[in-house]
Amino acid sequence: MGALNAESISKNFSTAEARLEVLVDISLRLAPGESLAILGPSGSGKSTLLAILGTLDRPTSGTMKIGDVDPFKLAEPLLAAFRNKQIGFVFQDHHLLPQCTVLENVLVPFLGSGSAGKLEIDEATQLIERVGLSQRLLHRPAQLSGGEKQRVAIARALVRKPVLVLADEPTGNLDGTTAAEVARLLLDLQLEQKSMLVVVTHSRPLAEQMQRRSSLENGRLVECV
Ligand SMILES: Nc1ncnc2c1ncn2[C@@H]1O[C@H](COP(=O)(O)OP(=O)(O)OP(=O)(O)O)[C@@H](O)[C@H]1O
Repeated sequence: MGALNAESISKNFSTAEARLEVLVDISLRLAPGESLAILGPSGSGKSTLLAILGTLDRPTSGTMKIGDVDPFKLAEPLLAAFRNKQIGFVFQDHHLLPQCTVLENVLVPFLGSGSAGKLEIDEATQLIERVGLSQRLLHRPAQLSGGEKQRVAIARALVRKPVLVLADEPTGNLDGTTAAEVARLLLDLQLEQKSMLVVVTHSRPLAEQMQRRSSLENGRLVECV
């Protein structure tokens, strides 16, 4: 199981008018089993940082390793395969496929590496049971509540036991009680799988549930004490 090691990550966006320095010299280390909340005002670069950690965007400068792998040195097809296996994403909006059942949605990460066989279906089914939706295997997203949809999204993110789980406001659309339950589930599963979890959020209660908290301020990541 690998750690996350990001060194001196900077990200600039150049527009016609200006060069925007969104992330400045950010270094971040996470060990397997660790969880980190990233707080910060709107526009401070939280989603930009999450996109880089998720290998969906590249830093302007700096290096990153996930385990022994420098993902930015991989050619695009290998990078896509690496991301699909090793990184799980949970978004504020569940991003489930509306025409697919709960089981089919949770099987999606396996499809990039060929078809899902009995082993994969068994794993997905077990995880769906673990998130409390064993009676809902063949239901479609429209038949589920907001909290249930997020549970499916969490099962989909974790089904291949990724080393890194990235969540952008995963409870942002949920009421307080449901948000706390979904956050607990995400943390419990992350600990069981000993993956690393980075959660971007404006929610103090959610951030308090993580082991560590940092804040993005003027492009720099400041550890909260
Ligand atoms: N592709 C892009 N081109 C130019 N500027 C961008 C681009 N993507 C993001 N930005 C700018 O970078 C800054 C940080 O954006 P980002 O979405 O990372 O902030 P955030 O902290 O996630 O905000 P929020 O909490 O509102 O979601 C913003 O000023 C945004 O306008």
